[in-house]
Amino acid sequence: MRGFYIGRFQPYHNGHHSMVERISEEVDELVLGIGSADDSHTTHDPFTAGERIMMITKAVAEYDLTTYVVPLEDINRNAVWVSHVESMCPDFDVAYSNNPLVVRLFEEAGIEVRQSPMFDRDRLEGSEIRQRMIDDESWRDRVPSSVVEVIEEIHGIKRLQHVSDSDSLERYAATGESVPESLDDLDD
Ligand SMILES: Nc1ncnc2c1ncn2[C@@H]1O[C@H](COP(=O)(O)OP(=O)(O)OP(=O)(O)O)[C@@H](O)[C@H]1O
Ligand SMILES: NC(=O)c1ccc[n+]([C@@H]2O[C@H](COP(=O)(O)O)[C@@H](O)[C@H]2O)c1
Repeated sequence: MRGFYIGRFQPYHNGHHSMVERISEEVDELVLGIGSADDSHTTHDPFTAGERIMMITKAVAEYDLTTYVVPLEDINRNAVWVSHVESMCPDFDVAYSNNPLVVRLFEEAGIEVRQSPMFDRDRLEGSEIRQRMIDDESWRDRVPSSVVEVIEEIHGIKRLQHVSDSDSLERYAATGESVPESLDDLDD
């Protein structure tokens, strides 16, 4: 049996990893879809598809599971999104997601969807982990060690802090408020 699990994985964290471990008890093979593959270099989506492929491929190597990592660009039409996914991926029997839109789209297409409990959600949430990276607070214990290595190799924290500062500058420019000194010397 082959499963499909989609996420943005910005970054791939221990909640995703626990979900994959749980899925590995139910399927022999797993397609991991990297959603919003075309997005990167923003506060919401800092890492490229290639960087996320590295994070996931290295992390799931510890499980006894055949995996296929497939980057999936967003398309501007929910009604045909499942067909888009199917056109890019190996066939699968069951989809895993806790995202209500994803669940609805797969169910409407007649594909079985399984949801899982959220693991330690207070700590294991992408947006919380990205904010901790921006604020120089501890985040390494919330992702697999192989993901720490990839983020360090690509200088991911510096990038995220830079794009976050740029977003803040744009917000100040839009409101006309004066820019705090901490953002004044932002490198281009
Ligand atoms: N701690 C968790 N435990 C179980 N499933 C999770 C956990 N965090 C996310 N998921 C699920 O994994 C899938 C992919 O999630 P996603 O990549 O959006 O992570 P996220 O932590 O929700 O990130 P963000 O805050 O950036 O939206 C979704 O179905 C999501 O509900
Ligand atoms: N129309 C579309 O392109 C469409 C529809 C539903 C989900 N998606 C993508 O699937 C992924 C779902 O992952 P998350 O559960 O992490 O949000 C996201 O990247 C989302 O953009 C895309």
